[in-house]
Amino acid sequence: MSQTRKPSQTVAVLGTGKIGEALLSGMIRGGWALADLLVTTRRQERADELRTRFGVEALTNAEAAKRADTLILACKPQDMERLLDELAPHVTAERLVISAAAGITTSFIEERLTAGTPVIRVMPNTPVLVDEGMSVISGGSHATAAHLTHAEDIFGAVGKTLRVPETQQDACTALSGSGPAYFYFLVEAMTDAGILLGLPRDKAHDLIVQAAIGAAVMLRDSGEHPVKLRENVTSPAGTTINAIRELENHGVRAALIAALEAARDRSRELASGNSV
Ligand SMILES: NC(=O)C1=CN([C@@H]2O[C@H](COP(=O)(O)OP(=O)(O)OC[C@H]3O[C@@H](n4cnc5c(N)ncnc54)[C@H](OP(=O)(O)O)[C@@H]3O)[C@@H](O)[C@H]2O)C=CC1
Ligand SMILES: O=C(O)[C@@H]1CCC=N1
Repeated sequence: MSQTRKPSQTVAVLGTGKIGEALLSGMIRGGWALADLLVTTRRQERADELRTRFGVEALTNAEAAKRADTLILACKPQDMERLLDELAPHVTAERLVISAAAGITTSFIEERLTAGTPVIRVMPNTPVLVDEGMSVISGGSHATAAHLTHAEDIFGAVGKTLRVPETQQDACTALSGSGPAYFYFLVEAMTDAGILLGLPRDKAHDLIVQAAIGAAVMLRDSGEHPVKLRENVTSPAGTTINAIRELENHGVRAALIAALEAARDRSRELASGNSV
């Protein structure tokens, strides 16, 4: 997209790795002026890469904290404490701090920054790269309605947004933040099944990916319940019911429930500083 619009504020992405870069690229596609975007990195070569790829200014965390109105913290949860130590002397309560880190609570961040600093917790997912992300948003103690709207404006550039109470963030991380990985895992496994059934890998891949896209669009647009959509595919004494019986025999439904519960639990652990 080439249109530009003038946001009222400068936004810095601190810890620009996979999610930070995806968000940055989405904001640029969405028309944010490059002059209003800043990034920070831990390594010089990464800073050079981002400058070359996006033409964005890369600086230190302290400089970003002094210059940007909104700071998006996109480092790993395990690196958050160190990043906050670096930022604390420079972040005033006029800044808005948005964290995209799994597990890290708004209170964890508030306790380490100037009293009264507004903090928002967001859980995005990697489809922000193709403007089909979902970003789940919760405000901390000092975040106002205007701050939440500003966060929605930023993350809304790369997909949908949903506000939830922060108590639901660990569950949303399990469902939505990690969610794309489960679908990639299923595609990988189903492509292997295609190989077993004698199809070339590229054809098996294309068939499964198109089935996934078609199913996703129907789930989103048909207004039908997933059970109804599955029943429509499942003919009496047909092929699909044989596959469904095997899925149930192998406990796939129970495995998915247990898997998402494990992801939720890990998100909670990250909040308590259990980093390994
Ligand atoms: N990947 C995903 O699907 C999602 C991730 N998240 C969350 O986003 C965050 C980032 O994840 P992801 O992008 O995958 O991880 P990455 O490791 O790709 O990105 C994190 C980046 O932060 C940099 N970094 C660490 N400490 C500092 C510091 N003090 N100053 C500047 N830069 C620093 C790292 O540098 P270096 O390159 O040197 O390691 C790295 O480039 C995590 O908290 C994760 O929970 C949220 C939703 C989805
Ligand atoms: O696996 C993780 O911890 C991150 C958070 C959600 C998706 N990826």
